[in-house]
Amino acid sequence: MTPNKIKAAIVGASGFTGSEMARLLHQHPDVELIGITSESHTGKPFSTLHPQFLGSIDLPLISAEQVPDLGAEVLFLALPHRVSMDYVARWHELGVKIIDFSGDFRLSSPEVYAEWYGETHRYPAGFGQAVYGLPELYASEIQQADLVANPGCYPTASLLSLAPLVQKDLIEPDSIIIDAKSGLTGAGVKASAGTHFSEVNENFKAYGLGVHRHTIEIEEQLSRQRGKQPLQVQFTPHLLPLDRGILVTAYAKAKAGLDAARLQETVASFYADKPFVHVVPESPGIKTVRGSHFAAVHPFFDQRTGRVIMTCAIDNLLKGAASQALHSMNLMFGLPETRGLEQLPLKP
Ligand SMILES: NC(=O)C1=CN([C@@H]2O[C@H](COP(=O)(O)OP(=O)(O)OC[C@H]3O[C@@H](n4cnc5c(N)ncnc54)[C@H](OP(=O)(O)O)[C@@H]3O)[C@@H](O)[C@H]2O)C=CC1
Ligand SMILES: CC(=O)N[C@@H](CCC(=O)OP(=O)(O)O)C(=O)O
Repeated sequence: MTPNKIKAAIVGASGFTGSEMARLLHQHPDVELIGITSESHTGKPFSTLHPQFLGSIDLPLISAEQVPDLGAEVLFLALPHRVSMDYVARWHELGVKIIDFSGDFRLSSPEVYAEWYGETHRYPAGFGQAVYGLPELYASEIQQADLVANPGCYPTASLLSLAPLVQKDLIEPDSIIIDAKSGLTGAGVKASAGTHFSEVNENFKAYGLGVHRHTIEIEEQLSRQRGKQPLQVQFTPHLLPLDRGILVTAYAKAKAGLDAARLQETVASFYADKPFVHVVPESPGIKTVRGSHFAAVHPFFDQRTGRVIMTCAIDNLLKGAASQALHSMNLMFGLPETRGLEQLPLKP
């Protein structure tokens, strides 16, 4: 082991976000990647599973059971929801920091979790410990956290679009409609009938109408921006026949007095010191952010209808997952926010 480097391990690295996390940690100057797990491929070198890492990340995949023996200081859990909570329950007393990619600790309480995830939570104490890992809103809390709940990919793009407007009271909160589209990697590495390329390629459609679990995640976080006053949003996701990328188009009725100049000024000043959000002059495409660590946000005021239209594009595997997790890790270990994330274009 290399002295003075942060010892990191990834749990669930055969999947999409886990492998992106390995790439980012491998490039981070202050991190040593000391363990990578997979239950289905235990014993194989990581690079056998992901050949793009041949010669760079050849660590053998180990079982999650071996994680407590590694001596890691930070664990990235890239596991499905309902699975993550059991590992957090077992490992929270190891004195290790945990960044959980799943939805298991993003909501406010076990009761809300049971309502939206249809399952009784098996580690309810975690709700009191977890900090919601959106650094643009909660950097100082993340700095103090031992357990970070990394946001969902759709909520990341939705919240970055709407949080400044809700916080500054510029829109009617109950008028928010979020139309979101995601590439297929958002659905995880295992294809299903609904996420198979042939199905998605020919049958673009909405899903999860009125019941998608990200609805409550977005509602709770927007409600925090207005002093915990509740609000309801209409959130509808769609699956795109692309491998990666998310585009959110969010609509809301403007409050009296808002105009295009004030909208632009509010959003630009909100993100002025946030290195991973670019406020862009035109509606961003998914290609704008492919392979990048940042969210591209574009505010638009439709004077005719009196509505705000916010568009936001992110790479779901990076700003929607792995880059965001690394940003939080930097905060938790007192490093500069952009440490290890400078290789790709940052804000000019
Ligand atoms: N994909 C995305 O764009 C985003 C995903 N997320 C969230 O991040 C998490 C990971 O997502 P993603 O990478 O797409 O998922 P994948 O389905 O691609 O990968 C899941 C990983 O979990 C491992 N795993 C599954 N079950 C178990 C188990 N019981 N014990 C130990 N390991 C297990 C699998 O490894 P193996 O089978 O080899 O053991 C695999 O490596 C999820 O919670 C997801 O919701 C969040 C934001 C964006
Ligand atoms: C395209 C696609 O299927 N997306 C997933 C959500 C993406 C994600 O990973 O969300 P969590 O981290 O909250 O699980 C879905 O709609 O269920």
